[in-house]
Amino acid sequence: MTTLAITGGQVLLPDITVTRADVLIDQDDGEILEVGDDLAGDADETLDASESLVTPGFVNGHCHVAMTLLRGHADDKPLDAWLQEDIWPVEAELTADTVRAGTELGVLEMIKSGTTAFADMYFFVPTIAETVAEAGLRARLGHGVISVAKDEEAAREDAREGLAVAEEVDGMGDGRISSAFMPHSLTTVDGQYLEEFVPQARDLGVPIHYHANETADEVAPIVDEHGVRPLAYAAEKGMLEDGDFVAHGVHVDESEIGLLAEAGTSVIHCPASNMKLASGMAPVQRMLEAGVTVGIGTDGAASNNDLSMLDEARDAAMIGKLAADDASAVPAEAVVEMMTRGSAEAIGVDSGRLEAGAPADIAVLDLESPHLTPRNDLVSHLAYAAAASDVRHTICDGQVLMRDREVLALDEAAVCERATESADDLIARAEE
Ligand SMILES: CSC[C@H]1O[C@@H](n2cnc3c(O)ncnc32)[C@H](O)[C@@H]1O
Ligand SMILES: [Zn+2]
Repeated sequence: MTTLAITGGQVLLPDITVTRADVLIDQDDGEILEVGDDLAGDADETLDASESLVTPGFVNGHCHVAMTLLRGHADDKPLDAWLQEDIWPVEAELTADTVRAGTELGVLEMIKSGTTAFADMYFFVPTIAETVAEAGLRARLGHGVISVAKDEEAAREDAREGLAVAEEVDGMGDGRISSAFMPHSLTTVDGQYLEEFVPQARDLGVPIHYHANETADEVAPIVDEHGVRPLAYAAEKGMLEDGDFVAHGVHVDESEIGLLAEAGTSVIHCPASNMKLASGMAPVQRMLEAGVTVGIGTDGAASNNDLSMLDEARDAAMIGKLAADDASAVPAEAVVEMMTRGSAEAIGVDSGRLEAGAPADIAVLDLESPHLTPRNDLVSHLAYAAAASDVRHTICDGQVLMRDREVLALDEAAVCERATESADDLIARAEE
């Protein structure tokens, strides 16, 4: 057995309290052996965590990782106009190579900001899976299925690809990669395809993930056409089951919150994207009170515009209070729970907690800086004050992905250069 000890740190425990402890890891099976005192002597290798906070790696519950290429390409528009006028025309020009370049950039950014697992919906998913596997992260991946503006054969082919990809990538990266069937949303995939393909996804045993109740404009046509709220419609289509997870959940009413809680379907809250596209304020405190599992996601870098879960945590706390008109709503402890264990449970990955037997997915944050001084409350600092640049080590599945701010599996300069070239080329082709 090869062991790694993270020594001398303040450790965030599963009950969201912090204690002084070491963490001993079995690197062969990627699990935490022990959280306790004086474990350095037993280890083959050590990582220094003095003056640092040792937390579960952050879990980004909803992303489109290769959209890093479109960061800053189109800002300051609402969802529909943004997608139709700016994003979809560029995405029509994507190739496997451009998606690889964007994914490399995205996973680099995630490792540097302490994220160890994420859920992703996009195109060219086998390429994304290869890149994630090489980088060493954990992910649940799926092909985003869309039927609008396609003829029947093309729409069915896209849904078939969604199923085939879910089968193909499941288990890649030594089991760190899992999959889901991912219809883009309830308005961009016609009901007939949901009826045909969701049962096939159930046969494969994969969860369903989709954008839901993101904007008011998306709710109204479903109510008009089907006479029920979107999540009641999703339930009719078999898309609201235990293990399924929806992105956004902004415009959900009390009846829909009840449906989510009853079904065991989780919500991934994307506060930055919801603010930037002016989609609205999700009733996060209400969902938590009703027993809905809520995780946090960045959405793509074109609507955020970064992939830092620490930024997202602060946004979640701030907008959660505004939405509830209550400063005590969505407190620091709830945010920290959502960005770790909540997201992990929502997307169905075994991660998000530091205890013996748990996967060794860990972020270590440097506390020695003015914006984290004094150290009155480290849970508060994690939710409100810490930044991506504070992350000094990132470990996933027991392997060190970043040591003292140096990412080991990726050449940072080369990744940034390839991404810049790919983005320039992609946008130029779209403008031809
Ligand atoms: C079909 S792959 C995923 C698809 O989703 C688009 N997308 C990015 N952000 C959002 C969002 O906030 N709501 C809906 N769709 C979004 C992305 O550009 C891809 O086309
Ligand atoms: Zn999204």
